[in-house]
Amino acid sequence: MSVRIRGLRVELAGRAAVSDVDLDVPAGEVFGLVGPNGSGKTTLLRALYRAVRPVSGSADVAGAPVANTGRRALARLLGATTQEVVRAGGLAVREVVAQGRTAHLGLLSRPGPEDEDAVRRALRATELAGAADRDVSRLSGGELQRVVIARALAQRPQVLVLDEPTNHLDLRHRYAVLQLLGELARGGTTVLLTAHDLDLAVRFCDRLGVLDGGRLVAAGEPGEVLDERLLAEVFGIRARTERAGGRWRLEVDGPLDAQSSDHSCTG
Ligand SMILES: Nc1ncnc2c1ncn2[C@@H]1O[C@H](COP(=O)(O)OP(=O)(O)OP(=O)(O)O)[C@@H](O)[C@H]1O
Repeated sequence: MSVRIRGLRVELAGRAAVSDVDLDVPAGEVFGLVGPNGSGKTTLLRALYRAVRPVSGSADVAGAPVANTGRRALARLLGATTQEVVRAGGLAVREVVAQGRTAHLGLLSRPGPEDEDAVRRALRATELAGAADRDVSRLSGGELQRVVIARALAQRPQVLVLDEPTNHLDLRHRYAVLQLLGELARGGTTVLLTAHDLDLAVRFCDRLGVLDGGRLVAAGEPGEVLDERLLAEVFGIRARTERAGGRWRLEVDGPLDAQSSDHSCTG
């Protein structure tokens, strides 16, 4: 298994943000974590790249136990994009993307042809080649989001972890990024992402996991997992998935009204 999580529990400020999560994601899959605000999606991803320490349970990435793997070694296996905005003043797009190669360089060694090729391809894949010399502090939210994705691509990790990778992107770039992630997965990369846009998640993810109150309450093929009952109970919407043209899509009627739903703000 490329990502293997067992009994994971993470507490933040004394409260469980993630509880008893078991999850397996094989190589070559796009796996989407979905769930309402505050359900633990970001926290689960953060545990994978050691930004939070679980109180119990374990996570392995590409066969390496996260808890016992140094940051640098982990960065050679796992690339992550986060919701935290990187606007390091004065850095050019190309320099930020090149940071993705840091874990592959020896302590005193300079970037070689392979590093330059990885950066060039990442810039091209995210349609940033023409913006390579721009100052990142002057980019729009969507352009910056593509820079962060490009940096993770340049890392060429076995596992890509992306927190809301498309939330700032216009429709064309949303589809372009999700298509790109699908192609990377077909090439053997494991892609684990979070998404609020359920329609895009059911279209582009091979499997989905639903978090609710920190627990993984369902996992499997989009059409199997997101049935009408779960969509109502967890997301508070009247909706269903349909299969059309070989892909799942989501048909939403609207929100359940307050009386007929237990759904409440947990964020
Ligand atoms: N730094 C923090 N300190 C204390 N509690 C936190 C902190 N960050 C998150 N939490 C809490 O942990 C729980 C899970 O939060 P998390 O950000 O993982 O959810 P999420 O599913 O990613 O939410 P969203 O969809 O809103 O991004 C929430 O109850 C949240 O309020």
